[in-house]
Amino acid sequence: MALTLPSLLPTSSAASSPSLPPHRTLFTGPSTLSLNRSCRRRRSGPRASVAVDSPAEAGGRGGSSSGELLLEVRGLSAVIAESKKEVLRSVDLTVHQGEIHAIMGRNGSGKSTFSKVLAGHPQYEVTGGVVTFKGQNLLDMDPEERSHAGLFTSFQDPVEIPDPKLAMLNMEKGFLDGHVNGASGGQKKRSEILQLAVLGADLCILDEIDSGLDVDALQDVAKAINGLLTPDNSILMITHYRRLLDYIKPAYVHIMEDGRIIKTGDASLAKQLEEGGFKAVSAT
Ligand SMILES: Nc1ncnc2c1ncn2[C@@H]1O[C@H](COP(=O)(O)OP(=O)(O)OP(=O)(O)O)[C@@H](O)[C@H]1O
Repeated sequence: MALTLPSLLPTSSAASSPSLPPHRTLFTGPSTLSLNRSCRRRRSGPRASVAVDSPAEAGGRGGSSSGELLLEVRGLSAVIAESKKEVLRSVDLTVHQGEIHAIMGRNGSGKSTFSKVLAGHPQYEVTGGVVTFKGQNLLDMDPEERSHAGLFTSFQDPVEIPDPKLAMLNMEKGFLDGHVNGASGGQKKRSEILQLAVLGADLCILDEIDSGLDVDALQDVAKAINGLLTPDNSILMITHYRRLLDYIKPAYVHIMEDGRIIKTGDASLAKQLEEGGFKAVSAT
């Protein structure tokens, strides 16, 4: 593996911080241990599909020879559990082993919500659709089971580890200060990639991994992620900026708008977006 783990960390001692179970999904809200199953599917029956199929040819990794089917999302719809506001409207997405996908879209278009629903976040309720991960019904798994099955999700605001967790491990309060808790946004992102490196995963969902990173940190993180890629694992990254895609090259770029994927193309779609704005890639 072409990854130098210590280079990802704020300090080398963070490498020995309490590690999470395999593929643990991190939430910024309630502890993963307390997550309930409200994000499981509430009722079945996919709605009409609106997404465009992946292109046959693409420039990035995984574009020409697809591996086994890893993730299949069909007609995924979801509401915010509390308000019942619809946030995902029949999302379709297919990811094979060895592929890199990027999701781009306006602020508030539903990108983070999509990643959270896949991870099983309790703030959302699935109201329709089917999600298969490695041949299993993902929507029937609780968040812990999803992470154990090989789904790693890194969120926009990396989690802080609460003090009670330190007590469980008989560690001094404050051990994590400056390493994880209280670290800068960029340092936390590096720590998250370290977790990814240590834990391994079949599908890594990276939500705005580039936000808050200076140019050197972005290169470090991108290099680390590229070093973790194998023909068997895949990445789904959410980003606003094409610069990330210069370092981690996707085979497929999807545009999300109003809770659905409205367009899929190769990396040239990101260029089109950068040059012409969202109107250049919008559905109409
Ligand atoms: N827990 C929640 N409570 C209330 N509104 C929510 C919640 N989660 C998502 N939303 C709303 O759903 C919509 C989609 O939000 P989401 O964070 O998924 O967008 P995004 O595409 O990731 O945006 P950004 O690019 O700004 O990160 C927004 O209107 C947001 O306000």
